[in-house]
Amino acid sequence: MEPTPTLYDWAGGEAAFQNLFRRFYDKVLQDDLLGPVFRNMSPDHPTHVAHFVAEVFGGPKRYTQDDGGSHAIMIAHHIGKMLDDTKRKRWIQLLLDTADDNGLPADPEFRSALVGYLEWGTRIAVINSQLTENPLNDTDPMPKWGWGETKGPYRP
Ligand code: HEM
Repeated sequence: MEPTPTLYDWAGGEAAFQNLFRRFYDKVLQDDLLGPVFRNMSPDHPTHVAHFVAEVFGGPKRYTQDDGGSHAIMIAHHIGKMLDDTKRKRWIQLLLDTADDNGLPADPEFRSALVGYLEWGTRIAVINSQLTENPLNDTDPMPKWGWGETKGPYRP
């Protein structure tokens, strides 16, 4: 049997992640609800998020090695941003629309893994956005996401 590819490879590798997040943040900036939230983001923002998610999905370690990032640094960007569920849902909706626009694999397994990650990651972002201090240390590992289900409930 052929080895199971990583989500990163199945999605189409580096170009797929870059194109996804570039187009996604174009939509975000045009969006009535999310546009104001991302008004001051840096021009590198889409590249950094693409590197982060690609690394989580089993791709090269560009976020931690090329961008000088860590899970704690990514979390730090959300602290105090006071995000809410309405914004979170819009963020997911725009990302899934962009996945369709860009022709990302549409098989149920890939989309299930993608939606699972987005539900998880965006909920963590909203939780952390209510905090004033970062709960993570620089030594905390990056998350890893694969084809399977989560391994248990959220216990901070
Ligand atoms: C899986 C979910 C998410 C991931 C992987 C993610 C990832 C990231 C990363 C890597 C950064 C730092 C970008 C940089 O270095 O420039 C960032 C910043 C940020 N994220 Fe997220 N994020 C997620 C969900 C969300 C959601 C749901 C929202 C809002 C609805 C959000 C709002 C922001 C904001 C406001 C910033 C800071 C922008 C600025 O610098 O002005 N994030 N995110």
